[in-house]
Amino acid sequence: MTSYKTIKDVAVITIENPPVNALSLAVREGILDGLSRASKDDTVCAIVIIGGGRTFPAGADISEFANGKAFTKPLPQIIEKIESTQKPIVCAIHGTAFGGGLEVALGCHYRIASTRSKVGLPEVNLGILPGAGGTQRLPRLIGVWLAAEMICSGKPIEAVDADAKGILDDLVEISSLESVQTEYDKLLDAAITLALRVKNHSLEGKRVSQLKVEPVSDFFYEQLALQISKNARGMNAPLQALKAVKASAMFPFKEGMQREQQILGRLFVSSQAKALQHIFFAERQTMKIPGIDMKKGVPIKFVGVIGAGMMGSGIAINFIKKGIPVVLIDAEQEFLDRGVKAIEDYFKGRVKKGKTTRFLADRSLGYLRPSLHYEDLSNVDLVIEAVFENLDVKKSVLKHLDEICKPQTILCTNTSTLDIDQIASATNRPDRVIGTHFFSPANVMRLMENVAGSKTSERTIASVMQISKTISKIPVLVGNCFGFIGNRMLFPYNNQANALLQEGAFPHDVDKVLYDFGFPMGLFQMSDLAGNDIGLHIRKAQGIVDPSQRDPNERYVSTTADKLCEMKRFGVKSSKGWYSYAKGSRKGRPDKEVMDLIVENSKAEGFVRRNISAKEIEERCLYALINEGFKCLEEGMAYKPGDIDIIWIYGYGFPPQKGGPMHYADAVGLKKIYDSILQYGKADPKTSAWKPSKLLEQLASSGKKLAKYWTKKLKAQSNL
Ligand SMILES: CCCCCCCCCCCCC[C@H](O)CC(=O)SCCNC(=O)CCNC(=O)[C@H](O)C(C)(C)COP(=O)(O)OP(=O)(O)OC[C@H]1O[C@@H](n2cnc3c(N)ncnc32)[C@H](O)[C@@H]1OP(=O)(O)O
Ligand SMILES: NC(=O)c1ccc[n+]([C@@H]2O[C@H](COP(=O)([O-])OP(=O)(O)OC[C@H]3O[C@@H](n4cnc5c(N)ncnc54)[C@H](O)[C@@H]3O)[C@@H](O)[C@H]2O)c1
Repeated sequence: MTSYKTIKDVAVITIENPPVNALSLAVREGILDGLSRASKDDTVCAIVIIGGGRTFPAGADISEFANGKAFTKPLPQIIEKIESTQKPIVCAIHGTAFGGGLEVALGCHYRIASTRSKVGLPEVNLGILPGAGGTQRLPRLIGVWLAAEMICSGKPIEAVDADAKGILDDLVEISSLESVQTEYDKLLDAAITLALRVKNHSLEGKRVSQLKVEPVSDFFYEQLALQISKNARGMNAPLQALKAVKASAMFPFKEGMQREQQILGRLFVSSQAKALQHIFFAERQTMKIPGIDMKKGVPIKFVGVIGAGMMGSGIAINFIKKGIPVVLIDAEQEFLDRGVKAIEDYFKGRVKKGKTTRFLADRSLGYLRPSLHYEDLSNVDLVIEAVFENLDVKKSVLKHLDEICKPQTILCTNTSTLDIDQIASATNRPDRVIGTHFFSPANVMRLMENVAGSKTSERTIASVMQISKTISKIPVLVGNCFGFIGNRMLFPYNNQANALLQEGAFPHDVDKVLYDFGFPMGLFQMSDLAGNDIGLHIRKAQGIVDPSQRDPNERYVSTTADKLCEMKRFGVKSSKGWYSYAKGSRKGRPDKEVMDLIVENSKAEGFVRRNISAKEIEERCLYALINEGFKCLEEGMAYKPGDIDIIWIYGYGFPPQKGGPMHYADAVGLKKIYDSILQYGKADPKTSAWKPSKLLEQLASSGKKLAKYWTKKLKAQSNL
């Protein structure tokens, strides 16, 4: 986990724990051992600590938080040992010196870094704080203002910025073209040169814990706390981290450390920390799918996109930004031009905001080739259709592509509701057909539901999962069912919200509860933003808008939603929907016309309106959502509970500090949820969404947790 060598009388401790050199117990032991050897060896005049491979440690080993290993030879003690060593220690940073990695660096006497590297303290994203002295040393080194900003936001910064802030002593210039090995060699060389230069210098002023902190006024803390409450609404860790930073300015180092550790202890066991750490791993687990070998994927170097509308143009941006050439096709010149303009405007906007340079924007645009001719797709490796949501149109597009594209080309559909198998049946290569469900705006939203049809091959799945990663998406493989996972779960959730209106609630009552739960907005606000006509379109396709075609045994909850569309209350785009909006504003106000309509419909549909508690609103919306999630798992449409959590966090704004619907279900208790579902179902027998999932029933009665049960199940499957 670490290696030790001497170069020109400088001891070099190299941390070797790929892929990110996390500071696991064996690494901590290795550092201690290296320090001890170097201290005892009289020929050694100074020490360098460096990360092997691609990076300086990216932090403590997060997997040690749950198993308790983090408490053996804890990192704060190791850093204390580093700092108190009598020989100068130079830390050499490349890659990502994050969390505990940066804290190790702060314990060293000198810090140099490659210009390509980044440093940061992202612990708040895991529901904790920099707990190895970061909250006490960083303010001492760069002042409370800058340190609090870095610690409370969790955002990493570039080495050049870190140098300007005073975190680093020197930078080692490395160009973007140089290999990681060259970067490492140059960095080590520079670190040894520095170590030899300072070998006889006094360490006075070089131990950061001994530096003084300039106090700042309470006004500063108040302002930052306000900002945090707005930007990280519902998150505990950033405000707690601010308290620890404040302690650095109020107390001597030792006492400040005690405060930091006390706060860390409380955060460590919090439900938010568990939820956020679950999300960290779940996000990385989406690529691990039983039975799919990701190495079987084929490289995708040339892409086609059909349909230059809202989705097609956004999809194309993802690829050209990464230097992957795209042929963008539309049926009409006018629509093609509109799509190209949208893409150009996107890059212009980025240049204007300083997010990219004109040169890089032009380079990306150079990868775009607009065309009206399908023949230009003959050589692409993968093509994504984003034409109108109509089965016949999509089938004819796929049939045409099957005839034109080379036999190996993967054909993807961006449908949000149609059956992948039916679309694939139009081709002679159903094994190479797959759904790639991008979320809108496709160039912004990171989630992708990749939908495997019954004949989609392992190679197709692996190729599409990999290219999704290449374009910086978070891909989740899902099964082929109506609405896939995200929208399928949205139906019962939305259904309960509308049912609550029939029984006595108003849109702002439901939305407030969901907002307070942690969603960025409630369901009715979301519907107004997306356009209420979308829901109507789906209900029409399901044949449930016409009362004579409905199943009399299924409760219909959307009368008001249907009428809103008749009244042209489509939402924000028409300045009125469930709420009314001032021109150009997205902030809705409750509208008397809508409230009167809701009351009128309740009466007409035979409901006696009543006061509905926030608890009931929350439970009914969320438990209906969770029940559907369990059904997706038991039917094999979702492969892991964590996949569902990722879909709901990245696609629908489920609060990450609650870990996603399935993690939240375990936290609430499956028996409680199951019993409530039975109760709500008894009161509302005509809502099929209240039929409890068999899997939920089984786990609730056996007292098991979903996460544990599923991990065991997957392990058993992989051992078969
Ligand atoms: C006397 C006092 C007594 C008191 C006792 C106190 C005891 C407790 C002490 C605790 C001290 C806390 C110390 C510290 O403040 C806490 C931390 O450092 S928390 C960690 C902070 N770091 C991060 O959050 C960084 C996380 N990682 C990343 O952001 C990214 O991985 C990356 C580094 C930017 C690299 O990105 P990619 O190249 O895309 O690679 P992946 O993300 O896919 O990761 C690859 C692989 O590595 C695994 N991994 C990444 N980081 C960690 C980690 N920190 N720990 C464990 N594992 C990690 C990741 O899961 C992937 O695994 P795979 O999926 O391939 O299995
Ligand atoms: N809009 C969303 O929020 C969203 C989200 C996810 C998925 N989707 C899906 O993405 C697809 C596209 O949606 P959109 O909102 O971009 O639609 P859109 O109407 O904005 O764009 C469709 C484009 O396809 C073009 N087109 C139609 N038939 C064509 C053909 N045969 N050949 C070439 N071009 C053709 C049209 O001219 C138009 O420019 C739909 O399947 C939709 O369900 C949409």
